[in-house]
Amino acid sequence: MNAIELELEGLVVLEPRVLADERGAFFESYNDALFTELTGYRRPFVQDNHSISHAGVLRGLHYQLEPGAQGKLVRVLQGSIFDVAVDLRPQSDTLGQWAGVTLSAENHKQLWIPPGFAHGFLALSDCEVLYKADAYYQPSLERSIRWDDADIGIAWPLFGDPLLSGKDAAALPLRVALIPADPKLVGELDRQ
Ligand SMILES: Cc1cn([C@H]2C[C@H](O)[C@@H](COP(=O)(O)OP(=O)(O)O[C@H]3O[C@H](C)C(=O)[C@H](O)[C@H]3O)O2)c(=O)[nH]c1=O
Repeated sequence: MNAIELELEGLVVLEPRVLADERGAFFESYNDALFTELTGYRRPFVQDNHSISHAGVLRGLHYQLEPGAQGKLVRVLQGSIFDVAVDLRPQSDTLGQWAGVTLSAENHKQLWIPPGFAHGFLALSDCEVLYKADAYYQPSLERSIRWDDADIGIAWPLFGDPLLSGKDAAALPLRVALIPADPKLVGELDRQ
């Protein structure tokens, strides 16, 4: 398995070793010891999620507040997505910055997103997305930020208006979402 660290500290793209033969192929989609070696992260995953989207659906940007912040290991079983993580860690030098990667059934790539990031993806085709979480879903702790927030400025590879849930259509701008955590963080955005 190959690991590529992205520009935001902690984000890692994992590329499993695919073993092809005349029958098809095989790869270890998750190996705990290897995951810990490649990401430096060690916390058991407690939930697997399976998300099915039509082409053009955009889910996010979502995160859970502490003590329910989730680390997520994302991969695609069918189709492809543009997967995005936004740094919301208060002490981070890259607060409010984003990184994105195309994950697909063809490229087998996975994205490790540590706790402290918001997560979202655009379905580039009809797709099925699997992701592990290291903390349980806790709706009372879940928060959303606008997918098109001007401070974040994600370059989504849109191909029409995205199909959003009502929750995502009504999501808050980052500046508003950060205030409860620490009003000073809003000023940090201007210093980025
Ligand atoms: C996330 C989640 C949802 N649900 C229920 C709640 C709703 O009845 C239904 C759909 O939930 P929601 O519209 O919040 O699903 P997404 O918009 O895909 O939300 C996810 O989108 C981004 C990409 C994420 O990384 C998060 O895992 C999560 O926020 O599944 C559960 O029962 N368990 C769960 O863990």
